[in-house]
Amino acid sequence: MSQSLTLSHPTGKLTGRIKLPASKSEANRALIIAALSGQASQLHNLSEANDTQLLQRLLQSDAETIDAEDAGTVMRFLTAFYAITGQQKTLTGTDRMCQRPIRILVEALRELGASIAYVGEEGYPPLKISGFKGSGQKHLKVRSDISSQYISALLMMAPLLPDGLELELEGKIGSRPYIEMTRSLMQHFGVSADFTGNTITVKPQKYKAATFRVESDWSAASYWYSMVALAKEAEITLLGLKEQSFQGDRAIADIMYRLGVYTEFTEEGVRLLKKEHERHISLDFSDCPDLAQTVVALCAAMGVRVDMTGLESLRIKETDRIQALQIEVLSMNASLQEVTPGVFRLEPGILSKKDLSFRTYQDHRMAMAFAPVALLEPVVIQEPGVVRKSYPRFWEDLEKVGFDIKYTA
Ligand SMILES: O=C(O)C1=C[C@@H](OP(=O)(O)O)[C@@H](O)[C@H](O)C1
Ligand SMILES: C=C(OP(=O)(O)O)C(=O)O
Repeated sequence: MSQSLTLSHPTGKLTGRIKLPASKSEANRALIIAALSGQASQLHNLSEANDTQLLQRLLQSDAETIDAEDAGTVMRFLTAFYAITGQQKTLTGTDRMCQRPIRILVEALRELGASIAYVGEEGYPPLKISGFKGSGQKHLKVRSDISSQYISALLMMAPLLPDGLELELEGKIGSRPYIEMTRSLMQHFGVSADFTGNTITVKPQKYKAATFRVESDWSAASYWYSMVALAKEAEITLLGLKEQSFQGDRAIADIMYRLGVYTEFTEEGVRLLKKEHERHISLDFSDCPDLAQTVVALCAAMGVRVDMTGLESLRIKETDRIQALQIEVLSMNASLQEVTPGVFRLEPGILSKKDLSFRTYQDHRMAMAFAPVALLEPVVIQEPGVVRKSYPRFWEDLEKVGFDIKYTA
């Protein structure tokens, strides 16, 4: 893939039907649960996202050293999976993955009886996993304000523990819909998990084989909402999205209602139409952190002021997303500042007319969040290949609705 691409849209008018990639979050849970069930389940519409293709390959691999690349779910879910299935593995990832914390999960697994050592820096991958001797402990306290992926990883293995598991969540529960997604997927494969107050209880149970069809990805849909908001005229159908979804990022429909996009649910997915938008909004991203970049880039381009909370986890994702956003909105004459602790304000400016070039920081969402700006002015997107993590066909799909793309080596 080339070093950069120049993106423009000659008419600013969008019509089309888009088959979105499937949700990597749903797919990766289904893959882990199916593997833990030890039975043959039928999983349909598995995502073409690299994060899912990678997990599929790694679950088949006999290698001792396993590379989770830049996939957070793969790293966290496999850590618990290898522990409970008693496999000897060294689990590593990209340089960035080795800066993403994992201590909370490792300590919880150790309390349950897993032998896990840090190969490098304490608290971070790579990890050496070397066996599991049940400790008999069933009540664990786990911090829930850093990443929900630790909790999802523990929940999926919990029914295999001889005494089950009571997880007491401490602190704010970030990314809560992802925990609910895990429970829903477990339920689909015959295992119940009770979530009352801040405690999740899973009794010893057996997963049952099931057929599961992965829904389209609502996080991927968010970039199409942005395009509709910025287009002069638009009518876009996104296939395979459902009103009743396991994904918390379906919240994009409500957010974008305020930012100029009307969602009509149809039998085949959603139809997006333009409407008027608000000039100043406040949003809490605690439940949907992956939508923050979409909204920030859109509001900077559209001239909407937005006050935001719930951005804490953005600092430890594929890049420090707050810092990356702060730098990149500057070229649109916007600013992103922490106005009081935990509260960020995006103050839009007048969009400059030339030389819009966005860096992507090895983060798929930086590329996809800023691409829609090309409906207003031509933009350069650097390292566009990053989209492969969740939406490998993103650029091809843009060409289908009339974007011009010029690749530069
Ligand atoms: O469980 C999941 O599938 C995910 C949980 C979220 O991470 P955190 O729980 O770390 O916020 C989200 O940002 C990530 O893209 C996918
Ligand atoms: C944060 C993300 O993924 P992960 O944490 O699974 O690497 C993401 O896809 O935006």
